[in-house]
Amino acid sequence: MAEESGRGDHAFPQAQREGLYRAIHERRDVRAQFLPDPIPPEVLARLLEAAHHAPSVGFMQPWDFLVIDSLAVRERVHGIFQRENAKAAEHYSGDRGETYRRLKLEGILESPINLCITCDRARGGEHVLGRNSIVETDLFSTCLAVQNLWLAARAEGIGVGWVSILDQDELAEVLGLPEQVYPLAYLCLGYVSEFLEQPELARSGWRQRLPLAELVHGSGWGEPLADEALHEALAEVARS
Ligand SMILES: Cc1cc2c(cc1C)N(C[C@H](O)[C@H](O)[C@H](O)COP(=O)(O)O)c1[nH]c(=O)[nH]c(=O)c1N2
Repeated sequence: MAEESGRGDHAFPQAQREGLYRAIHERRDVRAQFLPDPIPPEVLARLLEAAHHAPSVGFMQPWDFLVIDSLAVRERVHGIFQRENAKAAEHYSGDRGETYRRLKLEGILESPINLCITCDRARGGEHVLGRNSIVETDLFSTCLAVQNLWLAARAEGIGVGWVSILDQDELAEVLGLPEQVYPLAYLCLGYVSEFLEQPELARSGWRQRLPLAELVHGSGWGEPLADEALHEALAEVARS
């Protein structure tokens, strides 16, 4: 008879747990702090391996990774960013507009490597297990690959910045993507002079982190938590 396993039997040792939470809390979106130092191939390989171990619907693994070191390609992508960012800036006026224009929102040319993580929407055939009802689950899966890479990069001391102020069709054309392949994430990667303690957008006064306790509901939207102890625990983690 199998032995009954107790709670915590499969937990990582304390130091490893702390390492994981540290990566989660100290991961930052990096735009302004990139150093030009190259990322050693074995380190980049580890990051890609981490991304490739993300969960995916029906084990579809819809991702591909374009490692973009070509300056010519990066300059074209930077041009797309500049055009799209000028359009985005039109949405803000007055002080907000000035703050927006001051924000550094990409590190396409300063970072040594750009990485595009794509989602092949046709991988695995027409019927992928688990994707029958929610067709976007391939995109969700690819986002998880991005997050795995982002956290692993933080642990390696490498900054990652996600640039989404891009026209996806133009980007797909620059990168020569097949019709069914969607350029899900355009990332800038590199060693950094520092990791900011807070998100850049919080630091610049653009937007602050919302209180977690206000985002946790009971069994229905807006219902209070039935579990008073969880309520207390949320207040406690917010204080720590
Ligand atoms: C899908 C997606 C897309 C973007 C981003 C993130 C994500 C998840 N973020 C980064 C975003 O601003 C940042 O994550 C938040 O401000 C929180 O900061 P930290 O990531 O905790 O440093 C981002 N940042 C930026 O400067 N330019 C951009 O185009 C984008 N685009």
